[in-house]
Amino acid sequence: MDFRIEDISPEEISRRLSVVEPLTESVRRLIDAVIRTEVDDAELIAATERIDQVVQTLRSRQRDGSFGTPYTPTFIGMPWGNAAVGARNAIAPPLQIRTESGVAECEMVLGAAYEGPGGCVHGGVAALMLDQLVGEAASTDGLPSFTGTLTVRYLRPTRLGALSARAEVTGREGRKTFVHATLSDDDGVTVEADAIMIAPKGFALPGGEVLPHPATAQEEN
Ligand SMILES: CCCCC/C=C\C/C=C\C/C=C\C/C=C\CCCC(=O)SCCNC(=O)CCNC(=O)[C@H](O)C(C)(C)COP(=O)(O)OP(=O)(O)OC[C@H]1O[C@@H](n2cnc3c(N)ncnc32)[C@H](O)[C@@H]1OP(=O)(O)O
Repeated sequence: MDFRIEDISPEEISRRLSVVEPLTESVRRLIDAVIRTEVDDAELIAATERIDQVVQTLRSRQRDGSFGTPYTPTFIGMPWGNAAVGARNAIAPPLQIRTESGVAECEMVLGAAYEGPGGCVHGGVAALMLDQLVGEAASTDGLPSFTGTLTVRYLRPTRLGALSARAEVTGREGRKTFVHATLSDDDGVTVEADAIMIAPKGFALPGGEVLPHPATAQEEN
């Protein structure tokens, strides 16, 4: 996994975001426009050429592989390629997640790019958003956790449009954190999920116990 450290200030993070977020929003508008446009074939072909030119420009200087999640030395994460919240990732639903101890919440407006059954949210997109939320809720108290098991129940179809989601820690047992999450529309919950999140070996538990680091865990086990 890519845990590179990048020594930049919060001001520099804000400056970089102020440049890339409008670009990502522009690409989101492009995705939506491509799905819903009714222009004729000649215009579609011309648009393809123009978009390919932009791609060529962006590719003139490009990193190898994915963006990864760089951290500042004070552990501010920059998961800007992340599929659910990445500031540079136009396929990410535009999630702005708020967290407090054991809780993660957000509101979102999902358009045509997130469709599964006609007019409704794709089940995989619902699971993606809830996976991110349970990860963030479980990690709020300084113990970053991976999703071990995510059980999703689709209670009724989720219409595209304005939605909200919430995840809350319901218990902790050693390295395991249990989280319950919901996705809701104006009429109530449409999808609910339960997750077992696992803190990788090598991180401190909220109580202060330090777990062996992944690099040495095998020798110690
Ligand atoms: C610069 C520092 C940066 C630090 C960052 C570190 C980590 C980053 C993590 C999170 C970042 C923070 C926020 C993230 C926000 C959103 C993320 C979205 C969530 C995701 O998108 S994340 C991707 C999908 N996720 C995976 O890619 C996991 C792949 N997998 C593994 O990496 C291992 O499989 C792992 C670690 C899960 C377990 O490995 P392990 O070796 O630690 O487990 P071990 O055998 O020791 O078991 C210990 C106890 O967990 C139980 N247990 C084990 N596995 C279980 C499972 N699957 N389900 C339920 N319970 C399970 C056992 O039954 C035992 O329980 P008991 O103690 O009671 O016996």
